[in-house]
Amino acid sequence: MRTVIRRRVTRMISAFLFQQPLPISPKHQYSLLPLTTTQRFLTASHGFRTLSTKSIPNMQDSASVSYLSQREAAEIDETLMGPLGFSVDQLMELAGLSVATSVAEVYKPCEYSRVLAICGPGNNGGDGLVAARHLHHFGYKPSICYPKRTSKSLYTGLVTQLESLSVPFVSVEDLPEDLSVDFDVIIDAIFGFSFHGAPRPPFDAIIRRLQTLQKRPVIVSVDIPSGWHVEDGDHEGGGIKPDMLVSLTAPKLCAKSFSGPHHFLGGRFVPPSVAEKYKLELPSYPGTSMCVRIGKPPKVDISAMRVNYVSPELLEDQVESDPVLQFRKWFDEAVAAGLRETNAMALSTTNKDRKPSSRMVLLKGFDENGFVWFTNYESKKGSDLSENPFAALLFYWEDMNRQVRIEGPVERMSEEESENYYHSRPRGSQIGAIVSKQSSVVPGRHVLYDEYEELTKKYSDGSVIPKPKNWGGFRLKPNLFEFWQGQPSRLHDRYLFTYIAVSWRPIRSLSGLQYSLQEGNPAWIIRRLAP
Ligand SMILES: NC(=O)C1=CN([C@@H]2O[C@H](COP(=O)(O)OP(=O)(O)OC[C@H]3O[C@@H](n4cnc5c(N)ncnc54)[C@H](OP(=O)(O)O)[C@@H]3O)[C@@H](O)[C@H]2O)[C@H](O)CC1
Ligand SMILES: Cc1cc2nc3c(=O)[nH]c(=O)nc-3n(C[C@H](O)[C@H](O)[C@H](O)COP(=O)(O)O)c2cc1C
Ligand SMILES: Cc1ncc(COP(=O)(O)O)c(C=O)c1O
Ligand SMILES: [K+]
Repeated sequence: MRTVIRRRVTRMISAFLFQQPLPISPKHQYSLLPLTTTQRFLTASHGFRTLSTKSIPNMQDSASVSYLSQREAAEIDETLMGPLGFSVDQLMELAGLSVATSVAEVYKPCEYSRVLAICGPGNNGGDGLVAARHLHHFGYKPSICYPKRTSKSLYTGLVTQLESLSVPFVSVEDLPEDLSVDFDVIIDAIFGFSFHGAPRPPFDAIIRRLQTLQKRPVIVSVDIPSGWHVEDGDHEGGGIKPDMLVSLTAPKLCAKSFSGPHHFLGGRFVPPSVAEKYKLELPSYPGTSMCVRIGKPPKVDISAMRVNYVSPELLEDQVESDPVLQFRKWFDEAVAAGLRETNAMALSTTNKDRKPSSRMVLLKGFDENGFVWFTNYESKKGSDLSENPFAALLFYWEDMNRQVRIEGPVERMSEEESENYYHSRPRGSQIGAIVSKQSSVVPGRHVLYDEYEELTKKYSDGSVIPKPKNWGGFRLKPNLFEFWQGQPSRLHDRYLFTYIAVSWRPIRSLSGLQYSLQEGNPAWIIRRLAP
């Protein structure tokens, strides 16, 4: 009986590890039925547990977003601009900014700089004018096609603002026949939620041209894909097929049939009273963002994902002869550029069986004596380093197209150094280090949390929180550095620094004086590597 149970448990473990459906015998089916493959969690003492995807922030399930009818959209507009005290100028500014930030999230100006905003006669057209102004300030090159202008001061003001930025206005007649030659992005701000009937000239012809566009330029529709029925969508078929839809306030019913890759929501101004009255279920906007992605995440062709690195060359005479100085230079530049967690680095270790493993840690200092980080000595990395005290560090400063590799032997820091650093940390992190038996299996978050609460109470009087014996620093003493600066066509600049006991000895040959490497005092040797 015990062998049978053990075999079954082994099969469950391997099914979990390889994410395959569990082999279930009909007799035991009942005990596993409520669980799906992705919900299976094996924990130390509780067996299988479920994980709710609801707990993952910013994963917006399109089913949980509300859709508005045409009447509701117009009513909300009136409420906002009536009893709720907004002006149309304000809402249009926020709507246009949402459109511009949504565009900037997906279509980067280095690849999609040439934008044509086609603006209709109503507020949707106004959103397009505002979006174009913001895109100009974000580094894009917008042009405007605005054939039916209104004389209201709001619109004439928007036009003046664009003219003052030298944003060109193009008439319908002057638009190139093939829009893809001159533009990377088309902003469809022709009709919004007040559209009715069939498009009238000159917009009918423009919409027809948008229907026949090939892959480029991409079309970004503001609130409603122009020409679509506000509620029934592209009900006759053959309407425009935008790549991005930016719904404002809440998606309109037509958005249900939007099948493009990028659906965003903008218009971060809905007060609770409106949300309650219309029972609006809306995703929360992340941080300070003016837009949030809704619907399914886009499908991507991973094999086509690539960046062509463009950076200033790094020539031999620009590299410091001391790699620690070179590292300091790049580190300081990365900090000055405002990169997030410049000190985050991948640490790779191997165990006694020479099996490697990597994880991120935070660099907490460096000088000619080495590079330091802190951790739990009984963690996986801690045990790897006791079995093999050599490691590799890796920094990747993406925004600067820079990578640095550092390798060498590793030693533990002194108790005193570890004590000093431990007590400099926030008290919560000190308690966290006591609670976490790092890399061991925990039955659930509550176990960590309960102990954390208990210790927080215990030390609430501000008394010293003792450092666990097994927590402290490691120091890697580099014997190798490599500095990598990304360049176009994969022809990167790479400099390898190796610390070796050599000296250059002059030798005479037929071609004159040359030098050869001989054994001598250790020094840093620098060589350029092929990319
Ligand atoms: N609360 C919000 O979410 C906000 C959204 N904003 C944006 O405003 C639009 C709605 O704006 P609105 O001015 O009400 O309407 P439209 O932009 O859709 O355009 C109305 C004009 O279009 C003409 N029209 C209508 N149908 C046709 C047609 N078949 N052919 C040609 N022209 C047409 C219409 O003329 P009519 O004579 O027919 O009345 C109007 O001139 C919303 O979608 C958002 O994009 C606000 O910016 C901020 C608040
Ligand atoms: C950006 C970042 C920084 C981290 N910094 C540290 C750190 O300084 N020390 C640490 O012990 N773990 C740090 N971690 C967690 C580790 O990546 C890892 O999960 C943990 O140390 C356990 O690794 P191990 O089981 O391989 O020992 C960090 C994680 C991230 C993503
Ligand atoms: C488990 C763990 N330990 C230590 C650290 C480093 O934290 P600190 O900067 O407080 O030393 C981190 C940072 O992410 C961490 O995740
Ligand atoms: K539109």
